Amino acid sequence: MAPKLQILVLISGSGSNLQALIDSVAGKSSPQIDAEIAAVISSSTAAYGLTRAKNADIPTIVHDLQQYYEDIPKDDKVRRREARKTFNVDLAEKVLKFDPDLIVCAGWMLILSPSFLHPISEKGIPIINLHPALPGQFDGINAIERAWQAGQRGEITKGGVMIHRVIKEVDRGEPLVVKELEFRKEETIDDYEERVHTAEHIAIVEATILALNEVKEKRVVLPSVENLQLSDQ
Ligand SMILES: Nc1nc2c(c(=O)[nH]1)N[C@@H](CN(C=O)c1ccc(C(=O)N[C@@H](CCC(=O)O)C(=O)O)cc1)CN2
Ligand SMILES: NCC(=O)N[C@@H]1O[C@H](COP(=O)([O-])[O-])[C@@H](O)[C@H]1O
Repeated sequence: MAPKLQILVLISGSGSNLQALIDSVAGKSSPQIDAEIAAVISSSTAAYGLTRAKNADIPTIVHDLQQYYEDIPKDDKVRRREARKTFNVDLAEKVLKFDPDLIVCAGWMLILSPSFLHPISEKGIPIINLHPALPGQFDGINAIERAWQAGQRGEITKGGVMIHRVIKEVDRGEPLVVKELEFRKEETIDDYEERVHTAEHIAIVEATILALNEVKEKRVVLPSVENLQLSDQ
C-alpha cells in the first residue's frame, strides 16, 4: 500500500477551515481527502485551531513572529526586516522537517516572503491559500468586510471565496476553486460572513483534493523494465 500523502496546514486563528480538513481526512465529511495532516503550524499561541489539531492528535507548532520582534524597537525598520526574514527562513526549516506533499494556508495571516517560498519551491512543494474574496478582489486582510461593504454600496453584485496557489504576489496566484456568493439586499455582515465560511469549508476540501491529485499525477511511477518485459510475454 502506498504511503499516504502528507499535508501541512498553516493557521493563525479559530481553525474552522482546519477542522473541515480534519473532518474530511477522518472520513467524517464528504468528499474525503485521501491524505494525512502531518502537522499544524500556527502563527499565534492563542489560535483555537491548535486545540482542534490536538484533539485530532495532530502535531502542532507555534511559530510566533512577535518572538522574533522582541527587544527590537518598532521604529528599527532594518532589524525588524532582518527579524522577519529569519522568521520566514525558520518557518521553512520547520515545515521541511515534515517533508509535506502539500502546504495549505487555512487562515494564515502573514505574508510569506521569498525566504520561505524559495526553499519550499526548491523542494517542489505546492502551497495553496484560502482567501475570502473572488480572484482579483480585495487582496489582503479584512476581505470579507471590504467585499460586504462594496456590495452594500452597489459597487459589486457578488462576493465569494477562492483557493489559489500561493506565489510571491499576495492573493494573485492561480485560482484552483472559486465559489461565488450573490449579495443579498439588507443582509447583515454577520449573515454574509456565515455564508462565506460555509463556502470556505467546502472550497478548501475540494481544492486540497485537486492539489493532491496534481501531486499524485506528478508521482506517476512508470512500470520497471522487468514488468514491461513480463507483460509482453
Ligand atoms: N506570498 C504570499 N503570502 C501569503 C499569501 C499569498 O498569496 N502570497 N496569502 C496570504 C493569506 N492572506 C490572504 O488570503 C493574507 C494574510 C495576511 C496579509 C497581511 O497583510 N498580513 C500582514 C499582517 C496583517 C496584520 O496582522 O495586521 C503581514 O504579513 O505583515 C495579507 C494576505 C498568506 N500569505
Ligand atoms: N487573507 C486570509 C484570510 O482572510 N483568511 C481568512 O481567515 C479566516 C480563517 O478562519 P478559520 O481560522 O476559522 O479557518 C477565514 O475566513 C479565511 O478566509
